[in-house]
Amino acid sequence: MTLQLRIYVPPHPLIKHWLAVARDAATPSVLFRTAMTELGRWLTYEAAREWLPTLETTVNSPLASCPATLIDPEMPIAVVPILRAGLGLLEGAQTLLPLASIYHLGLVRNEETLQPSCYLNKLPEKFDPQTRVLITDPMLATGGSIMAAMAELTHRGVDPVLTRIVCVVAAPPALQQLSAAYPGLIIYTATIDETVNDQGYIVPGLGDAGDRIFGT
Ligand SMILES: O=P(O)(O)OC[C@H]1O[C@H](OP(=O)(O)OP(=O)(O)O)[C@H](O)[C@@H]1O
Ligand SMILES: O=c1cc[nH]c(=O)[nH]1
Ligand SMILES: [Mg+2]
Repeated sequence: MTLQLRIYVPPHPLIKHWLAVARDAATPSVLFRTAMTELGRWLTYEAAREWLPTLETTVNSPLASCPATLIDPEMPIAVVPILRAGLGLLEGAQTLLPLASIYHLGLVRNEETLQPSCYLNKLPEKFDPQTRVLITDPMLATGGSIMAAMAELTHRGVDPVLTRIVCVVAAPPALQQLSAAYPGLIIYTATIDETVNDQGYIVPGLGDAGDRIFGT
């Protein structure tokens, strides 16, 4: 089977609603943060469907024993928020993945060159190769930041096939690079927008996600 990058845009009214709130320039920071939390929650819910490891067992109900499926607590799960903006999606993701380890990765783009640089790396030296990794970053624009994050992760033993990216707005330059480098990867996004402008902003997008989350 040939692997291909897959991009899911779940057609869910709650995802559409919170995307609209996030896009609106009149939305204040406090509500923008709520929108990010809710998008993190619902997109992670969608991403978890065929990704969370389960085990088959038997439980005794008050009336009889019956077959049951549980989340496998032995399988490592990691969430990697790309700071700062990826923190906005973390709370919603974490409520659904309470056992996940959180590894922060701080990346910031140079405003002129648009090249990302890393100022915080809390990744372990090596991941267990079975680790399911969920990356949170609301914006995939030129692709520089997500490609840098994927390079750091795969270098440490992460399998792209077990990796999911939860974002809010994805743009073609980022998707093309991810597709060429990581054909087994799966992305969950609220929307795919067509354009990245000369300043590296997605249009229509939602502006600077980090600044809007933190009111800076
Ligand atoms: O695809 P790219 O062109 O690399 O752009 C996407 C990156 O830009 C934003 O981060 P930013 O550098 O603004 O940092 P911040 O989250 O701290 O605001 C965003 O959160 C992504 O990480
Ligand atoms: O539109 C964009 C592009 C990159 N980062 C953002 O926060 N917004
Ligand atoms: Mg920013």
